[in-house]
Amino acid sequence: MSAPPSRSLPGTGRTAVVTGASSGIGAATAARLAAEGFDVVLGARRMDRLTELAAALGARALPLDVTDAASVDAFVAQVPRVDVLVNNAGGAFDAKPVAEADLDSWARTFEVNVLGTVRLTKALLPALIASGAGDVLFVGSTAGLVSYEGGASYTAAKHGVHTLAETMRLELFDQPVRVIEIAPGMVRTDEFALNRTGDREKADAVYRGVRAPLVAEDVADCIAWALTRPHHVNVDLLVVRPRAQAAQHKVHREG
Ligand SMILES: NC(=O)c1ccc[n+]([C@@H]2O[C@H](COP(=O)([O-])OP(=O)(O)OC[C@H]3O[C@@H](n4cnc5c(N)ncnc54)[C@H](O)[C@@H]3O)[C@@H](O)[C@H]2O)c1
Repeated sequence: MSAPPSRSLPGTGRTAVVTGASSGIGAATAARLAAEGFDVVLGARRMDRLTELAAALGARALPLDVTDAASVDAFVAQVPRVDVLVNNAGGAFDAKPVAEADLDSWARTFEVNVLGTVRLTKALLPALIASGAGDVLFVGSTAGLVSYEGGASYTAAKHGVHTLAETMRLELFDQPVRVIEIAPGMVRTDEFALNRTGDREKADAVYRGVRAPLVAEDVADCIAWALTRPHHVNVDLLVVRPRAQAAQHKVHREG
Protein backbone atom coordinates (compact mmCIF):
# COMPACT_ATOMS: atom_id res chain seq x y z
CA MET A 1 0.00 0.00 0.00
CA SER A 2 1.34 3.47 -0.84
CA ALA A 3 2.09 5.94 1.98
CA PRO A 4 -0.71 8.43 2.73
CA PRO A 5 -0.05 11.97 1.48
CA SER A 6 1.49 14.33 4.04
CA ARG A 7 -1.12 16.37 5.93
CA SER A 8 0.26 19.75 5.05
CA LEU A 9 2.48 21.55 2.58
CA PRO A 10 5.25 23.48 4.35
CA GLY A 11 5.59 27.19 3.65
CA THR A 12 9.36 26.98 3.84
CA GLY A 13 10.94 27.24 0.42
CA ARG A 14 7.82 28.82 -1.13
CA THR A 15 7.52 32.49 -2.10
CA ALA A 16 4.17 34.19 -1.50
CA VAL A 17 3.15 37.54 -2.98
CA VAL A 18 0.41 39.36 -1.03
CA THR A 19 -1.24 42.42 -2.60
CA GLY A 20 -2.80 45.26 -0.62
CA ALA A 21 -0.51 44.14 2.19
CA SER A 22 -0.26 47.46 4.03
CA SER A 23 -3.49 47.04 6.03
CA GLY A 24 -6.33 44.76 7.12
CA ILE A 25 -6.58 41.25 5.71
CA GLY A 26 -3.49 41.70 3.50
CA ALA A 27 -1.24 42.70 6.40
CA ALA A 28 -2.60 39.89 8.60
CA THR A 29 -2.13 37.34 5.80
CA ALA A 30 1.45 38.48 5.18
CA ALA A 31 2.20 38.05 8.89
CA ARG A 32 0.52 34.63 9.05
CA LEU A 33 2.32 33.33 5.96
CA ALA A 34 5.68 34.61 7.24
CA ALA A 35 5.00 32.70 10.49
CA GLU A 36 4.34 29.57 8.38
CA GLY A 37 7.81 29.95 6.86
CA PHE A 38 6.85 31.44 3.49
CA ASP A 39 9.25 33.91 1.92
CA VAL A 40 6.75 36.78 1.72
CA VAL A 41 6.73 39.66 -0.76
CA LEU A 42 4.40 42.47 0.27
CA GLY A 43 3.00 44.68 -2.46
CA ALA A 44 1.06 47.89 -1.86
CA ARG A 45 0.91 51.57 -2.69
CA ARG A 46 1.76 52.95 0.76
CA MET A 47 5.46 52.24 1.13
CA ASP A 48 5.85 53.85 4.57
CA ARG A 49 3.49 51.34 6.19
CA LEU A 50 4.70 48.50 4.03
CA THR A 51 8.38 48.95 4.78
CA GLU A 52 7.71 48.93 8.52
CA LEU A 53 5.59 45.79 8.34
CA ALA A 54 8.05 43.99 6.07
CA ALA A 55 10.95 44.79 8.41
CA ALA A 56 8.99 43.33 11.35
CA LEU A 57 8.30 40.13 9.38
CA GLY A 58 11.70 39.77 7.72
CA ALA A 59 9.86 40.08 4.40
CA ARG A 60 10.35 42.13 1.23
CA ALA A 61 8.26 45.24 0.47
CA LEU A 62 7.74 46.43 -3.09
CA PRO A 63 5.56 49.24 -4.44
CA LEU A 64 2.51 47.98 -6.30
CA ASP A 65 -0.56 49.67 -7.72
CA VAL A 66 -2.56 46.95 -9.47
CA THR A 67 -4.43 49.56 -11.54
CA ASP A 68 -1.18 50.82 -13.13
CA ALA A 69 0.40 48.65 -15.86
CA ALA A 70 3.88 50.18 -15.39
CA SER A 71 3.74 49.55 -11.64
CA VAL A 72 2.72 45.91 -12.21
CA ASP A 73 5.54 45.41 -14.75
CA ALA A 74 8.13 46.88 -12.35
CA PHE A 75 6.80 44.69 -9.52
CA VAL A 76 6.86 41.50 -11.57
CA ALA A 77 10.42 42.20 -12.76
CA GLN A 78 11.53 42.13 -9.12
CA VAL A 79 9.92 38.80 -8.23
CA PRO A 80 11.43 36.24 -10.60
CA ARG A 81 10.16 33.38 -8.46
CA VAL A 82 6.64 33.08 -7.07
CA ASP A 83 4.75 30.06 -5.80
CA VAL A 84 1.72 31.76 -4.25
CA LEU A 85 -0.21 34.85 -5.31
CA VAL A 86 -2.73 36.24 -2.81
CA ASN A 87 -4.93 38.68 -4.74
CA ASN A 88 -6.18 40.69 -1.78
CA ALA A 89 -6.07 44.33 -3.01
CA GLY A 90 -9.62 45.55 -3.35
CA GLY A 91 -12.41 47.39 -1.69
CA ALA A 92 -15.80 49.03 -1.87
CA PHE A 93 -15.89 52.73 -2.65
CA ASP A 94 -19.53 53.60 -2.22
CA ALA A 95 -22.81 52.08 -1.14
CA LYS A 96 -25.20 53.98 -3.36
CA PRO A 97 -28.23 52.37 -5.01
CA VAL A 98 -28.06 52.11 -8.79
CA ALA A 99 -30.54 54.98 -9.17
CA GLU A 100 -27.86 57.26 -7.70
CA ALA A 101 -24.88 55.47 -9.22
CA ASP A 102 -21.64 57.42 -9.39
CA LEU A 103 -19.99 55.96 -12.50
CA ASP A 104 -16.49 57.10 -11.50
CA SER A 105 -16.87 55.07 -8.36
CA TRP A 106 -18.08 52.06 -10.37
CA ALA A 107 -15.05 52.37 -12.64
CA ARG A 108 -12.68 52.57 -9.67
CA THR A 109 -14.30 49.56 -8.02
CA PHE A 110 -13.89 47.46 -11.16
CA GLU A 111 -10.37 48.81 -11.85
CA VAL A 112 -9.08 47.65 -8.47
CA ASN A 113 -11.10 44.51 -7.74
CA VAL A 114 -11.36 43.02 -11.23
CA LEU A 115 -9.04 44.55 -13.86
CA GLY A 116 -6.15 45.07 -11.43
CA THR A 117 -6.47 41.50 -10.23
CA VAL A 118 -6.48 40.17 -13.79
CA ARG A 119 -3.51 42.37 -14.72
CA LEU A 120 -1.26 41.05 -11.96
CA THR A 121 -2.46 37.45 -12.21
CA LYS A 122 -1.77 37.37 -15.95
CA ALA A 123 1.70 38.82 -15.43
CA LEU A 124 2.64 36.32 -12.69
CA LEU A 125 1.04 33.24 -14.25
CA PRO A 126 4.15 32.02 -16.13
CA ALA A 127 6.15 32.08 -12.88
CA LEU A 128 3.32 30.34 -10.98
CA ILE A 129 3.23 27.56 -13.58
CA ALA A 130 7.05 27.32 -13.53
CA SER A 131 6.88 26.83 -9.75
CA GLY A 132 5.49 23.34 -10.33
CA ALA A 133 3.21 23.82 -7.27
CA GLY A 134 1.65 27.23 -7.71
CA ASP A 135 -1.37 28.81 -6.05
CA VAL A 136 -3.56 31.74 -7.04
CA LEU A 137 -5.81 32.80 -4.19
CA PHE A 138 -8.55 35.37 -4.70
CA VAL A 139 -10.02 37.33 -1.81
CA GLY A 140 -13.62 37.58 -2.95
CA SER A 141 -16.55 38.29 -0.66
CA THR A 142 -19.90 36.85 0.33
CA ALA A 143 -21.14 39.84 -1.69
CA GLY A 144 -19.75 38.00 -4.73
CA LEU A 145 -21.93 34.97 -4.10
CA VAL A 146 -25.32 36.46 -3.27
CA SER A 147 -26.90 39.89 -3.69
CA TYR A 148 -27.11 42.57 -1.05
CA GLU A 149 -29.08 45.76 -1.12
CA GLY A 150 -26.72 48.73 -1.39
CA GLY A 151 -23.23 48.79 -2.86
CA ALA A 152 -24.14 47.30 -6.24
CA SER A 153 -20.73 48.23 -7.70
CA TYR A 154 -18.87 46.16 -5.09
CA THR A 155 -21.35 43.29 -5.31
CA ALA A 156 -21.01 43.21 -9.11
CA ALA A 157 -17.20 43.44 -8.95
CA LYS A 158 -16.90 40.61 -6.41
CA HIS A 159 -19.23 38.48 -8.54
CA GLY A 160 -16.62 39.16 -11.23
CA VAL A 161 -13.85 37.93 -8.94
CA HIS A 162 -15.86 34.77 -8.19
CA THR A 163 -16.37 34.10 -11.90
CA LEU A 164 -12.68 34.75 -12.54
CA ALA A 165 -11.71 32.14 -9.95
CA GLU A 166 -14.17 29.57 -11.31
CA THR A 167 -13.07 30.16 -14.91
CA MET A 168 -9.34 30.09 -14.17
CA ARG A 169 -9.71 26.80 -12.29
CA LEU A 170 -11.11 25.28 -15.48
CA GLU A 171 -8.49 26.94 -17.71
CA LEU A 172 -5.63 25.66 -15.55
CA PHE A 173 -6.92 22.12 -14.96
CA ASP A 174 -3.85 20.59 -16.64
CA GLN A 175 -1.33 22.96 -15.03
CA PRO A 176 0.29 22.63 -11.59
CA VAL A 177 -1.59 25.67 -10.26
CA ARG A 178 -4.43 25.60 -7.75
CA VAL A 179 -7.08 28.32 -7.86
CA ILE A 180 -8.55 29.10 -4.44
CA GLU A 181 -11.22 31.63 -3.50
CA ILE A 182 -11.99 32.87 -0.02
CA ALA A 183 -15.25 34.74 0.46
CA PRO A 184 -15.33 36.53 3.81
CA GLY A 185 -18.46 38.00 5.34
CA MET A 186 -18.18 41.01 7.59
CA VAL A 187 -14.62 41.63 8.78
CA ARG A 188 -13.78 44.53 11.07
CA THR A 189 -10.82 46.24 9.42
CA ASP A 190 -9.82 49.87 9.80
CA GLU A 191 -10.37 50.95 6.23
CA PHE A 192 -12.87 48.76 4.42
CA ALA A 193 -16.11 50.22 5.83
CA LEU A 194 -14.58 53.69 5.93
CA ASN A 195 -13.86 53.57 2.18
CA ARG A 196 -17.38 52.35 1.55
CA THR A 197 -19.22 54.93 3.66
CA GLY A 198 -16.70 57.79 3.62
CA ASP A 199 -17.52 58.51 7.28
CA ARG A 200 -16.04 57.08 10.52
CA GLU A 201 -19.36 57.13 12.40
CA LYS A 202 -21.19 55.34 9.58
CA ALA A 203 -18.30 52.90 9.23
CA ASP A 204 -18.54 51.98 12.93
CA ALA A 205 -22.31 51.57 12.58
CA VAL A 206 -21.75 48.89 9.90
CA TYR A 207 -20.35 46.55 12.56
CA ARG A 208 -22.80 47.37 15.33
CA GLY A 209 -25.44 44.91 14.13
CA VAL A 210 -23.01 42.00 14.26
CA ARG A 211 -22.22 40.79 17.76
CA ALA A 212 -18.74 39.57 16.94
CA PRO A 213 -17.47 40.52 13.48
CA LEU A 214 -14.47 38.64 12.15
CA VAL A 215 -11.07 40.25 12.45
CA ALA A 216 -8.43 40.17 9.73
CA GLU A 217 -6.49 37.41 11.54
CA ASP A 218 -9.51 35.07 11.29
CA VAL A 219 -9.43 35.38 7.51
CA ALA A 220 -5.63 35.11 7.40
CA ASP A 221 -5.83 31.82 9.35
CA CYS A 222 -8.22 30.37 6.76
CA ILE A 223 -6.03 31.56 3.88
CA ALA A 224 -2.95 29.97 5.45
CA TRP A 225 -4.87 26.73 6.05
CA ALA A 226 -5.98 26.50 2.40
CA LEU A 227 -2.48 27.26 1.10
CA THR A 228 -0.82 24.63 3.27
CA ARG A 229 -3.02 21.70 2.23
CA PRO A 230 -1.14 19.09 0.21
CA HIS A 231 -0.99 20.33 -3.37
CA HIS A 232 -3.39 17.72 -4.75
CA VAL A 233 -6.11 19.23 -2.52
CA ASN A 234 -7.74 22.28 -4.13
CA VAL A 235 -9.83 24.21 -1.63
CA ASP A 236 -12.07 25.77 -4.28
CA LEU A 237 -14.10 28.14 -2.13
CA LEU A 238 -14.04 28.99 1.54
CA VAL A 239 -16.96 31.05 2.83
CA VAL A 240 -16.06 32.57 6.19
CA ARG A 241 -18.59 34.61 8.14
CA PRO A 242 -19.14 35.67 11.71
CA ARG A 243 -21.53 33.19 13.30
CA ALA A 244 -24.02 35.93 14.18
CA GLN A 245 -24.10 37.11 10.55
CA ALA A 246 -24.78 33.56 9.38
CA ALA A 247 -27.69 33.35 11.83
CA GLN A 248 -29.10 36.66 10.58
CA HIS A 249 -29.12 35.31 7.05
CA LYS A 250 -30.99 32.21 8.19
CA VAL A 251 -33.64 34.27 9.98
CA HIS A 252 -33.94 36.47 6.91
CA ARG A 253 -34.37 33.47 4.62
CA GLU A 254 -36.89 31.74 6.83
CA GLY A 255 -38.74 34.90 7.78
N1 LIG B 1 -13.58 43.99 5.50
C1 LIG B 1 -14.58 43.25 5.02
O1 LIG B 1 -15.68 43.22 5.60
C2 LIG B 1 -14.36 42.42 3.79
C3 LIG B 1 -15.31 41.40 3.52
C4 LIG B 1 -15.15 40.62 2.39
C5 LIG B 1 -14.09 40.84 1.54
N2 LIG B 1 -13.19 41.84 1.81
C6 LIG B 1 -12.09 42.01 0.86
O2 LIG B 1 -10.87 41.82 1.54
C7 LIG B 1 -9.83 42.52 0.86
C8 LIG B 1 -9.06 43.34 1.89
O3 LIG B 1 -9.93 44.29 2.50
P1 LIG B 1 -9.73 44.83 4.00
O4 LIG B 1 -11.02 44.62 4.71
O5 LIG B 1 -8.49 44.29 4.57
O6 LIG B 1 -9.67 46.41 3.76
P2 LIG B 1 -8.41 47.37 3.51
O7 LIG B 1 -8.97 48.60 2.91
O8 LIG B 1 -7.62 47.47 4.76
O9 LIG B 1 -7.53 46.55 2.46
C9 LIG B 1 -7.54 46.76 1.07
C10 LIG B 1 -6.10 46.90 0.63
O10 LIG B 1 -6.06 47.00 -0.80
C11 LIG B 1 -5.17 48.04 -1.11
N3 LIG B 1 -5.43 48.58 -2.44
C12 LIG B 1 -6.50 49.30 -2.85
N4 LIG B 1 -6.31 49.69 -4.12
C13 LIG B 1 -5.12 49.20 -4.51
C14 LIG B 1 -4.37 49.26 -5.71
N5 LIG B 1 -4.81 49.95 -6.76
N6 LIG B 1 -3.17 48.61 -5.78
C15 LIG B 1 -2.69 47.95 -4.71
N7 LIG B 1 -3.34 47.87 -3.54
C16 LIG B 1 -4.55 48.49 -3.45
C17 LIG B 1 -5.41 49.09 -0.02
O11 LIG B 1 -4.36 50.03 0.05
C18 LIG B 1 -5.49 48.20 1.20
O12 LIG B 1 -4.21 47.92 1.72
C19 LIG B 1 -10.52 43.37 -0.22
O13 LIG B 1 -10.40 42.70 -1.46
C20 LIG B 1 -11.96 43.39 0.25
O14 LIG B 1 -12.84 43.59 -0.81
C21 LIG B 1 -13.29 42.62 2.92
